[in-house]
Amino acid sequence: MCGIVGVVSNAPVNQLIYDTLLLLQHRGQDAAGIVTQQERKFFMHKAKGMVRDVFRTRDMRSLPGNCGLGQVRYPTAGNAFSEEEAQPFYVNAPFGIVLVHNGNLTNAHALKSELFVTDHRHINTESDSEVLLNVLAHEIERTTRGADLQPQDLFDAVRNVHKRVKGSYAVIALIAGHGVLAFRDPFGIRPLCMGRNDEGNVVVASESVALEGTGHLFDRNVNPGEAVFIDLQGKVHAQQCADAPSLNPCIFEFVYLARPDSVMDGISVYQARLNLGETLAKRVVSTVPPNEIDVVIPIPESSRPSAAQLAQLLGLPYREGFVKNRYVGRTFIMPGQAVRKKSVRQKLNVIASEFKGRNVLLVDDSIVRGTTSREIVQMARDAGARKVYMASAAPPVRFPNVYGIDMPTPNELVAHNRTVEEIREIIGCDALIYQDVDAMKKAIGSLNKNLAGFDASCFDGVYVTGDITDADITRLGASRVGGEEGMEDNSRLALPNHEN
Ligand SMILES: O=P(O)(O)OC[C@H]1O[C@H](OP(=O)(O)OP(=O)(O)O)[C@H](O)[C@@H]1O
Ligand SMILES: NC(=O)CC[C@H](N)C(=O)O
Ligand SMILES: [Mg+2]
Repeated sequence: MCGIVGVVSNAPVNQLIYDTLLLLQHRGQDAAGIVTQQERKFFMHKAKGMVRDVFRTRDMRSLPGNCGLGQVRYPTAGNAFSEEEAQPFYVNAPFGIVLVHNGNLTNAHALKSELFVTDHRHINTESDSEVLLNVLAHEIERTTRGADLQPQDLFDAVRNVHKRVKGSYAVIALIAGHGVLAFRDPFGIRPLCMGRNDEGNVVVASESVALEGTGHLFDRNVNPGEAVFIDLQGKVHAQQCADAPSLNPCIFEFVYLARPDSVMDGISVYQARLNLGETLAKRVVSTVPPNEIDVVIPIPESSRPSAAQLAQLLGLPYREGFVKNRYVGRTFIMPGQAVRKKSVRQKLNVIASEFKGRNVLLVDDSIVRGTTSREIVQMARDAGARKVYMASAAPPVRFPNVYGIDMPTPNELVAHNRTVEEIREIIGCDALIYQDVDAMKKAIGSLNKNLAGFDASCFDGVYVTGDITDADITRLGASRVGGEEGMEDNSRLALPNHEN
């Protein structure tokens, strides 16, 4: 997942987009970009790195205009090292379009050759988002009937995009001289919401925290399949553009990706994590009697609400045993296993007194590759813990994700083709307790009865778009594995990108 934002305003938007990207930084740490528009001209700055590293004062000054887009990238297609794959992407025809994308196309490969052979369009990177932009541009070209573009032309174009494009996509595009177009895939896999303020700003963003944190009021979610067009006067036009839309948000957003203070598709992420802690508590009781646990310790950051709720329900003390270095980013979304492993130790340090001579229950939100849990269990033992139990607020991650979370190959997942006992041995804990898949869906689904379901593919192997073949998974995985190998040497942690 990445974080995306689009703004139409009566005043310069560069600072507002920057501030919004900072609030979405947890969704992507690899690259950042902003584009603004003034008098039909685009101004763009994008580069690898975190928001604070990418934008210097001189870059901000060169982003004039009252509307624009921004993106923070967590690569799930192509190569994380490529500066050219940072977003936004630009095409000059028709009208001039720039686009930001959160999600992952599962038929980008086929579309790329179709675009070349049939539409005579050239794609210059390995990014699926560049493919998506070119499909959109081609469809806008075809649907624009009069001398100038009308909202209905855009809605017809999005309808055609839904027919050609597969996978997950929350998209915001800026069309030069016209306004901002936002749309969401017909399954609503990745999030997108809108808000406004009294001064006439209209903002579209991945998470509600991005609206609230910049002084805007949450208005509504963009519906699955729906397209919204905000013209340059700030007037909002909207239309459903999919034949059979249904809301199936990615459940991993609630487990880990989103900020707990966001509300997504009517569900408070914080409440979702509390609920997960509650159901996990029941599972713990059936494996380890609570009187054999001295203390519950969260693995910062994302597991905190679940761990606190679990401890309260079991009547156990909840203590901080690991301190997080706030200057190290999220390890799971870092590219490459070597850098992720090194970062766990850099990021978390123990408070030994909380472990010495105690039976501790460590709680994490999820165990994916097992990088964090393996290190953490050893650190707890080194600090003198007697028994180390480990509980995960999410079920085992057994299947690759093809919709925008970077776990594309089954073999990298510690739970793939392994029993819980085998995983326990690898992680090295005394007992391992996982959430149950149905309990997880119920715990979160009970917070919004209007959901059709979830994309929970990494837990249950069911791909909501219904069209994922084994060959797709192998192809998507293979393209990313190449990138992973190249990423092992990434020394970004040691050398922050300050040379801009
Ligand atoms: O099994 P693994 O492959 O290690 O992945 C799972 C871990 O990664 C995430 O933490 P991360 O450090 O990314 O972010 P957080 O501070 O938000 O918890 C997640 O919260 C788990 O702790
Ligand atoms: N995680 C995402 O949303 C990634 C968007 C896009 N697939 C990219 O790799 O840039
Ligand atoms: Mg974590």
